[in-house]
Amino acid sequence: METLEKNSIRRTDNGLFEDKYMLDISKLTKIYPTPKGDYVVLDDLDLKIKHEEFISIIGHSGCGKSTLLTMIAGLNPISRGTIVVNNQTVRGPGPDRGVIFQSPSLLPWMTAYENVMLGVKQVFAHGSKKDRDDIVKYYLAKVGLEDAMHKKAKELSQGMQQRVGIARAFAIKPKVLLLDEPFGMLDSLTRGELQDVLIEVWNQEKITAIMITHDVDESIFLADRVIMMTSGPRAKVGDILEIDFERPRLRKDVLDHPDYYKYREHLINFLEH
Ligand SMILES: Nc1ncnc2c1ncn2[C@@H]1O[C@H](COP(=O)(O)OP(=O)(O)OP(=O)(O)O)[C@@H](O)[C@H]1O
Repeated sequence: METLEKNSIRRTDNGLFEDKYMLDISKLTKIYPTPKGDYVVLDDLDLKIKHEEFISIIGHSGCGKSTLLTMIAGLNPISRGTIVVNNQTVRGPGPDRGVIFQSPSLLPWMTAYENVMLGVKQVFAHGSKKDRDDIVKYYLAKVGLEDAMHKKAKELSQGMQQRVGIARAFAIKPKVLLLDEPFGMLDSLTRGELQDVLIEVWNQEKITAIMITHDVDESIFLADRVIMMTSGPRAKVGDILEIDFERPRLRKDVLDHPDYYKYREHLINFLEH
């Protein structure tokens, strides 16, 4: 064991050793062919993400944040480089990665329960009906939809629909949760409520989460590290800010913390230059 690089391993609950990194992105490049020629969005981007880390990604509009996230999700082909999730090279989508987009795209004629069950049935096809029912109800209750789970998705507010989206993503028990501006379309009050819901469920599940946001305060409140991407073309990781607040975090404590404005200034400075 001494021959292994310091910090590259960790001891798991069952005593085994495994790679410390849940996600290892190496020399990742994305080229979109366009009528005017190749457009290099990301160029040799390197990023390592630890088990159970919550990562926020910020950067100017169009720098390639969604491109990066969809490549991790396996929904967007990689031009060059590699993405390794939990020691497996990404070659397409899989149940080890759950995605929450800005709009949860639920099936409108189905209930909240049925929408979550769709994913659970696929992933736990061999489990018992009772187990699947328990999982769906557990996560819908966690996001505060215990009383609304049998309402049709089209009858739910945007905030409630996104709660279903969060329940659906956690219910398939992914290793990595990918969130692309999940609260971007919500009013600020609902946004705050859903940040609390997300962080509460995440605190219990402790899965690795990577979330794109345009909101500096959201990125600080939620993340262990904020990844700042340079502006494109040829975007890379420009800077990384460690957010050293204890967990679980309460919004009030975070806002009152003497380091809060230091972090905020760092991020705003990056975005302004
Ligand atoms: N399929 C595509 N073909 C060509 N260009 C694309 C394609 N998808 C995205 N782009 C371009 O790649 C760049 C990065 O897009 P992307 O959506 O990843 O950025 P983003 O940082 O997520 O933006 P935003 O913050 O506005 O959501 C943009 O210039 C975009 O126009």
